[in-house]
Amino acid sequence: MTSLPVLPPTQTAVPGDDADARPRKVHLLNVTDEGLKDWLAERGYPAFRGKQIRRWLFSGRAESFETMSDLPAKLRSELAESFDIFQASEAHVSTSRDGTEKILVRLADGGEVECVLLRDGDRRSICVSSQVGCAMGCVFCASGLDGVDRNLTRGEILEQMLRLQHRLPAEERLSHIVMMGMGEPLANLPGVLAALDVARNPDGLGISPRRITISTVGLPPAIDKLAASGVPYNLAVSLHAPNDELRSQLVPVNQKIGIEPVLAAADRYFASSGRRLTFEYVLLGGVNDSEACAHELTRVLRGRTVMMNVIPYNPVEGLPYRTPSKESISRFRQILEASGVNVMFRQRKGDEIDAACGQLRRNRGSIGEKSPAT
Ligand SMILES: C[S@@+](CC[C@H](N)C(=O)[O-])C[C@H]1O[C@@H](n2cnc3c(N)ncnc32)[C@H](O)[C@@H]1O
Ligand code: SF4
Repeated sequence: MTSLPVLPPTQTAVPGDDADARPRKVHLLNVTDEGLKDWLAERGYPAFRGKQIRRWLFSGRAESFETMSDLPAKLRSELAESFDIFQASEAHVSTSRDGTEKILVRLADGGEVECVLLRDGDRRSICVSSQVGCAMGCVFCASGLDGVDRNLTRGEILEQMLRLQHRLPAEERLSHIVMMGMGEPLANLPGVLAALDVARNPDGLGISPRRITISTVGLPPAIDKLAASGVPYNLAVSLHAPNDELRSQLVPVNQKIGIEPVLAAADRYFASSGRRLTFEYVLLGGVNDSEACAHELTRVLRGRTVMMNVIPYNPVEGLPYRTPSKESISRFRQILEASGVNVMFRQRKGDEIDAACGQLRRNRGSIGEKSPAT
């Protein structure tokens, strides 16, 4: 087959992996529009066939080339010989009483990631992973407990989005995307931006960047690169502490960066994108939920136009952290609100389905089988 511009490299070899078991076809969701156009041209097909194929993938929710009924039969069989639409499988699906659905996706090389569909009024939001594992090692988070294996490709990120879209009835559309699943999106900026380009394209999922949020632990050079992309995505910075001493304990990568450079990069992002910033603060009982922390946080936020998203901790089996009491959550909230900070206390959705990010993989996936924490 001719070489195709594939973004970025597809499957990586896994030691001990059976090479014959890995897919030999190209993941179509990794192929750029140009790549598909060239492939079609080499076989004598006009460029508009590429548009038709894209429409089938993103609006038509096609899972096989066979169903692409307005394509010539010969093209359908040539496509099926060269490409896979999906290369992963669904290792586990959980549905909670509030309609939240969480999928444990097993990738072609055996790696596992999680993605979630949340129903809230008219909103159909999805939370998507960017890496297998995470290198940042936040002490309370299940996703980073075993480090990072690799970045996801553009196609693997898009496949999560499409798998979640396919769970909606035909008359419903995805409305919001949050890059808040497993992994640090800004450590995989090329893969994430390539996938989001397709997600916001009217010929893709057609979701406005104003409805797309990238959540980051706070990597200043990558925040600047994101700003330089010129697309006004919402940025959410995971703060979790009002000072370096505590943040460095909870978010080890802070030891090398420090809060001030993170805040300065967030301010630059706000200045260049015009998008309101969100700071996330996971409230850990007895750790960062004191009145002193709340007062110090109000001083850090003074003069900044931000939304403070406070998330009561979702306990992770094997980790020594707990959800704060109702009293301490409401005290924390009162202090922030009294100082004029915009605060949102995120409702926990899908609590009974391993809701903490990375938990489904530990409890139901292959990593759980080798993990002492489960
Ligand atoms: C899983 S991270 C992924 C995005 C990015 N790596 C980050 O840290 O912002 C998304 C958010 O979930 C939060 N989080 C992780 N584990 C959690 C838990 N057990 N309970 C509540 N929030 C959690 C993180 O602190 C972060 O704000
Ligand atoms: S909170 Fe985010 S950055 Fe920290 S370990 Fe989890 S996924 Fe990684």
